[in-house]
Amino acid sequence: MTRAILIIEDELVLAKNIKAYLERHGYEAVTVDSGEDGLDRLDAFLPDVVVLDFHLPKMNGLEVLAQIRARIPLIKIIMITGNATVEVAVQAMKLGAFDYLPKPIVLGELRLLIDRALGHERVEKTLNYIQAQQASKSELKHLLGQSPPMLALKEDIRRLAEAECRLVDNDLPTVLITGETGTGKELVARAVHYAGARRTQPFIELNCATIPAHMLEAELFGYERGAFTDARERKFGLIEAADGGSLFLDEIGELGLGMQAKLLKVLEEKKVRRLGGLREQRIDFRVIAATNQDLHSRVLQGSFRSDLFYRLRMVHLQVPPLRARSSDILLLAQAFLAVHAARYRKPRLYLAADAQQALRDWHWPGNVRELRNMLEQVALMAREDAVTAQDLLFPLPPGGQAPGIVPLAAAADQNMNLEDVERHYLIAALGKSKWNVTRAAKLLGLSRDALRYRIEKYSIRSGLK
Ligand SMILES: Nc1ncnc2c1ncn2[C@@H]1O[C@H](COP(=O)(O)OP(=O)(O)OP(=O)(O)O)[C@@H](O)[C@H]1O
Repeated sequence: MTRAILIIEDELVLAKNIKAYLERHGYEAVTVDSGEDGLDRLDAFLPDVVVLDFHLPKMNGLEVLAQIRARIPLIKIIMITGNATVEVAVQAMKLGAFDYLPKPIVLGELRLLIDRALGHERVEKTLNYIQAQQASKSELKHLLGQSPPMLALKEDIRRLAEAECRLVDNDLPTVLITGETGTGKELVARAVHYAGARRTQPFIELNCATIPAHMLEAELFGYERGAFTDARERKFGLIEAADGGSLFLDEIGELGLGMQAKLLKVLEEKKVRRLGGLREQRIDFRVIAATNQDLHSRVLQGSFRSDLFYRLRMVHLQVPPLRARSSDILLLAQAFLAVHAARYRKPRLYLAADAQQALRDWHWPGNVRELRNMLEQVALMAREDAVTAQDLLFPLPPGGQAPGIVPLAAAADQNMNLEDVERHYLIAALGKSKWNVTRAAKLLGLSRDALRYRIEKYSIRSGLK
């Protein structure tokens, strides 16, 4: 990401040297030799930092400083004070200069000051700390699961990371992660980033569903001061923030067609221009996107661009629903229980056999998130060390039916077949009746025998000793 520096200096050789030095170090620099010209260039060039000489023809440096600050209050200005007195330096600071540097200029020092003005030093230290914390929390090992589909998914992530590290250019493939809500797509996205070649670079996250459509563009691309009514100060966009790293676009299916076109363009050109800005910046970033929607159907319906879909889906990772990896349910439940038992200082909590069975029997429409939340609730409420089936509070659906019973329309949405629905209703009714067969049968409008027959048929054993 190139930062723009405006140099207002009437000693032409010095100005030229500063410009050449800064350009060598990756800045974009423009020189002017008077305060008036500097003020003229301000709006079009929109510098991040101004290097301003105190001794200028006509308008002196302090006047220029005051006028620049009046127009862009938060801009960082470094004064070159020459043989000016201490009073001048003090006045410059009072007028809001970021710092000052006496002549003769040591270019390395000037660069250090510019970096400091841009907040690089401080931000870098903070980022390194946050980055290290994030990286350790996002390792592949935190993606729990030993079921065949989870092992296959983890193997895919490992292979992708290896391939990225061997890549001869810097153009990492985009990754599309699909799966139902709560299956762990975000965790997978983090694992992809932190296992890969850019693990020391930023992982920037945007949930496309939580930002109103009209603000999404500003959030992604950033804006210059005055770009629209509320744009009082310049704001960097998230794409800029992801420079060198990954941009994770969660719920990408929520993007409208207009934003889809803009995203495709930026993915192809890898250049962004802030709203209201003139300068295009080359940004090196990779996109990881996630959705719980069927984007292919959306393409067929015409509500998702096919070119963007194929661009995003260079690597496709599918996270299976929890019911398709039932051998992971207990492993996850026990891990979540251990975490929350420690948090609530109830270290001896464990899952009794009937609770284990009930957890295995449930179809987990909310996937891992639902399981995690349930185990937290259990740890919070538990009075005994043994957590039994009765302690598991399956959710109350809208409409107030028996706990855990999904309305039929919702069951159809979840692609449950008739047997799944029947099994699901049986388990929910047994849960509500605290596994009392007579009451459960009554709830379901069945005879006890009919219920017993079905319990056998679906091998629902727990809680019915
Ligand atoms: N395999 C897993 N191992 C450990 N924790 C998991 C696993 N999968 C999901 N989780 C946890 O479950 C919760 C939900 O996961 P996550 O937010 O990644 O799901 P998601 O698919 O992105 O959901 P949504 O579609 O609603 O955004 C998180 O707390 C996450 O840490």
